[in-house]
Amino acid sequence: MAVYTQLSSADLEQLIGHYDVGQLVSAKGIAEGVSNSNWLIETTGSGSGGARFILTMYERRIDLADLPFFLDLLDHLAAKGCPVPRTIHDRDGASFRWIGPKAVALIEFLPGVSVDLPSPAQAHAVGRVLAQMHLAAMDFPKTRANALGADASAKVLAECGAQKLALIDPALPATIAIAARIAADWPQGLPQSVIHSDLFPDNVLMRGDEVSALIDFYFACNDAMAYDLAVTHAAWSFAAGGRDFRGDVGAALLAGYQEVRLLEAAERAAMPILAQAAALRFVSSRAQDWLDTPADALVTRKDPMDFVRRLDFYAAQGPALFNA
Ligand SMILES: Nc1ncnc2c1ncn2[C@@H]1O[C@H](COP(=O)(O)OP(=O)(O)O)[C@@H](O)[C@H]1O
Ligand SMILES: N[C@@H](CCOP(=O)(O)O)C(=O)O
Repeated sequence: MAVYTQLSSADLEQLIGHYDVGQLVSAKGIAEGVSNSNWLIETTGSGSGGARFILTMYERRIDLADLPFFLDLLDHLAAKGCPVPRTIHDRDGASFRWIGPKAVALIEFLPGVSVDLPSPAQAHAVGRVLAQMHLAAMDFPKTRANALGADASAKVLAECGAQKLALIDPALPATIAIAARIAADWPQGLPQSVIHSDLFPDNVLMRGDEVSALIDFYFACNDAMAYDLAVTHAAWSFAAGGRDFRGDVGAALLAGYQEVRLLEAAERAAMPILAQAAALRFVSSRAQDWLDTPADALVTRKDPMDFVRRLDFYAAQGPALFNA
């Protein structure tokens, strides 16, 4: 389910008419994704270069006041040579428009496919691009606080409550105390930039071993760069629902990152706790979504236990795991 709103051809033609991209040729709903509605738009093309675009309608989870942060960030990173799609601006220079009460943005289409089971070479390439992105974002002038940091994960799990969490899985209530401890022990003073915060394989488009695009920056915020690396490590280095740790993939990711930006000693020392916090971030959002989503909804619920297994794995490791 990735098209929540139906747009008529008249709606689409009227919208595309505001951009210098030629005439609308076709619009196809995109099946992937869960948060927003997305269409692949083809036009006859013009001065903007290219005739394929992604049209995104922002449906849920996003505070629309944050849209200028997300969309300007794409333009900032693209201008600095990072593989991220540019925002197409309308003839008035606006990066997003409204269709009734809903905001929409036209975004550059970049080729590539998401990989299900990344190879070490692909993880290495992602590590390099993540570091490149962190460096390129350091002078991005807008800021956005992390609404899903360690404090928020602890709060979400506490609010779900042990009783309801146990309905999902008997192992989940124990994460309430772990999340509170990790929030209390959060390492201060780590170097910051704008971070992606959700760089799962489905948010990276690849051509072979090369990254062609990082997409879905709608959780981007200012936070510790090493935390973003920890999120990416947790998302890329496991298979089978978090049961199998793929050490070669994790090591390649860390090595690729550090070819571009070497971790400081404090960041390396913090990696075990950051990795546990990263796992808890997805335990908490998945548990909350699980409890909020009716069992018969047309959306596939993501299993929080996939990240409890990662949490347990990271808790049992020392810092050596992160010495690439
Ligand atoms: N700039 C882009 N270029 C090419 N394909 C894209 C682009 N942006 C999104 N897509 C496609 O749309 C899908 C859903 O986009 P995404 O932003 O991940 O949606 P959601 O926020 O709903 O998860 C992606 O999996 C990808 O196939
Ligand atoms: N990566 C998260 C889900 C985020 O959803 P998205 O639709 O914004 O990509 C997870 O796996 O829990």
